[in-house]
Amino acid sequence: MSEPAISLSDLGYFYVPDRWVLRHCDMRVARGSVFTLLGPNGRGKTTLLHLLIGALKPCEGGLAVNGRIAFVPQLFETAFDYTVLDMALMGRARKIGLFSQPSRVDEEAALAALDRFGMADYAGRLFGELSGGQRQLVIFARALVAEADILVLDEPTSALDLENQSLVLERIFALTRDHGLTIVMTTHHPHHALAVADDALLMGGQGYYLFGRAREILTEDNLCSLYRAPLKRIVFEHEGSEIETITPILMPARTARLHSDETVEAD
Ligand SMILES: Nc1ncnc2c1ncn2[C@@H]1O[C@H](COP(=O)(O)OP(=O)(O)OP(=O)(O)O)[C@@H](O)[C@H]1O
Repeated sequence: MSEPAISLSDLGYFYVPDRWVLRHCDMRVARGSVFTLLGPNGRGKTTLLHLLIGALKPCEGGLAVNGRIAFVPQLFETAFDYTVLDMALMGRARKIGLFSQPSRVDEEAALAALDRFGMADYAGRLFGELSGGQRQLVIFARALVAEADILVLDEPTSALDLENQSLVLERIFALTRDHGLTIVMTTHHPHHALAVADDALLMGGQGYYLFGRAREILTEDNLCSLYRAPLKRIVFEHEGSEIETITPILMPARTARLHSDETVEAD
């Protein structure tokens, strides 16, 4: 088996001594694969991403990263009035050098990356004037321009509408298929993980981790006990293909009341 892009062995981390956020965590991310981290709030997903990108150092255990990482955070703010093209060009900083101007090749690479995320028409606009979702797409383009081997994405679809969620998932899949990139992403949407991930890590807290092939571990039983909420894995027909997905069953009090009202009227 070839060397993995990332491997963790018995990794542990705390912010406050002895209050472990991660402990005895083992996993491997294969090169050219999509890997997702799932779990309820506060289980250490973002902490693990920060360890992968080197912003935090493990308190115990081993962490090996083989390749250059680009990180796409959840929300991106900048204090300066950069244009969308400037933001994408920042991905070339390593190639351009501190005191040089971007070349035509750099600009073409930045525009091509913006185009891949449907943002080329916004190249001359100010980044700060875009919506949260549009900014997310530009930051994706910037990571692509950086020519990293591994993209680490913190909830890449959280600010996006349904069409752009689909666009970004499609791009994520294409980046591995066409460019051999390795993708590590967190998500609160098990159906996004099932749609694109090869492997997954379920993080339940208090040392509970389940690592494996996404299709094998994203089961109704595992997800219901992870989120303490009902979910259903379903297969449906779409344009002649069978699609498998996962849907949460949300039953807030209002929905329950509507049901009981209907029952009363029927009587
Ligand atoms: N800088 C910090 N100092 C102290 N504790 C922190 C710090 N950052 C995070 N934590 C704690 O570490 C735990 C894990 O946080 P983390 O943000 O990694 O979780 P998460 O799984 O990404 O959550 P979410 O799904 O809500 O984004 C939480 O209990 C959080 O309060």
